[in-house]
Amino acid sequence: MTIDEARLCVDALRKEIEHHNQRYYQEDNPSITDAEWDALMRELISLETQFPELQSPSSPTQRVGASVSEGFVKVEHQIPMLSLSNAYSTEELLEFDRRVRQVVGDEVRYVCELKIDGLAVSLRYEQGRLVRGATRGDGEVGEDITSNIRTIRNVPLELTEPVTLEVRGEAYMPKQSFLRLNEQREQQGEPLFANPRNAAAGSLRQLDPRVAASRRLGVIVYQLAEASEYPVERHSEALEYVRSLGLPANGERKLCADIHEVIEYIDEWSEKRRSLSYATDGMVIKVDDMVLQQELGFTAKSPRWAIAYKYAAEQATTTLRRIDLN
Ligand SMILES: NC(=O)c1c(N)nc(OC2CCCC2)nc1O[C@@H]1CCC[C@@H]1O
Repeated sequence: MTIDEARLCVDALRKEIEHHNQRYYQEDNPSITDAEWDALMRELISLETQFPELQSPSSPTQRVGASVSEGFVKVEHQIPMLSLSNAYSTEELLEFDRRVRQVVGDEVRYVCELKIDGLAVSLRYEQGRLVRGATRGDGEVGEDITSNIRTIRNVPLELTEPVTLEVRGEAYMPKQSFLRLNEQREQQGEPLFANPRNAAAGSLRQLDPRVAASRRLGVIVYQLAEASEYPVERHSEALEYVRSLGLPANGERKLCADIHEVIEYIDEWSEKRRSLSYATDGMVIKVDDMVLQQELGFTAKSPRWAIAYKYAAEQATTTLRRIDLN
């Protein structure tokens, strides 16, 4: 095989593997089997070994490093990773809406996003390349978990444009991965994880990226925190922008004209969310217009322009088999 033929194969294999990586996280798109996926990876590794000049840091073969970390380096967040205040009733949502309209007037639209029940992470890209992944920590200082973030298959190692930006998202363990992991742990006599959020947190804190890779985590991006080119003025546009760059911002969401549409959307997903492949514990409501977000500002720990409506927690009667994970 000539180097030119090898280059064509390598490019085709990389595209096919990344395509299946993205489809793995969509509900109704059955992806290829793990065995078929492994075969594609073995073929790509073999070609990159035969033709070292074709190797690239953003090849899917570079996702899982072999070195085990001693510990995690601290990372200071240039833009704090805030938390959310909670609402547990319609009345509290109406009160939130009244407070918002008192400050910015009645022409305010909200974006509703299902609240993924995982843990918040920050992804930094420079000239389009993933350079750092970090946990939220206390909001000001988190931990550098880049080697584990790289193993998450729907996190692109390279964006479609060479832009510099930072996004925040929720890292989660799909419900099926959680059930499979706990079955394995039960067979090995290891303690079970109580829920997908704890399992995801435990997985991202693994010192060996090969263990993190085996946990099949996913990420859903929910905020564009900083960007060299900031071509958007609304949160809903920001999510479309990051999606256009290849980032997974899909999660279920809706732009609502007023708080009553928000309440309808919350009710619509109260039961529907149980069929999703990932655990959710509520709905996040955000003022869409970023100028209005600035006017509303922040409290010490959370924005005044967002709130999390929490669904009534299920009665905790979870057993390994009959788990109904939110
Ligand atoms: N878990 C989520 O799905 C989610 C979301 N869809 N959107 C946000 O918006 C941020 C932006 C500014 C403050 C909160 N945060 C989320 O999760 C938060 C992050 C930290 C604590 C919660 O997990």
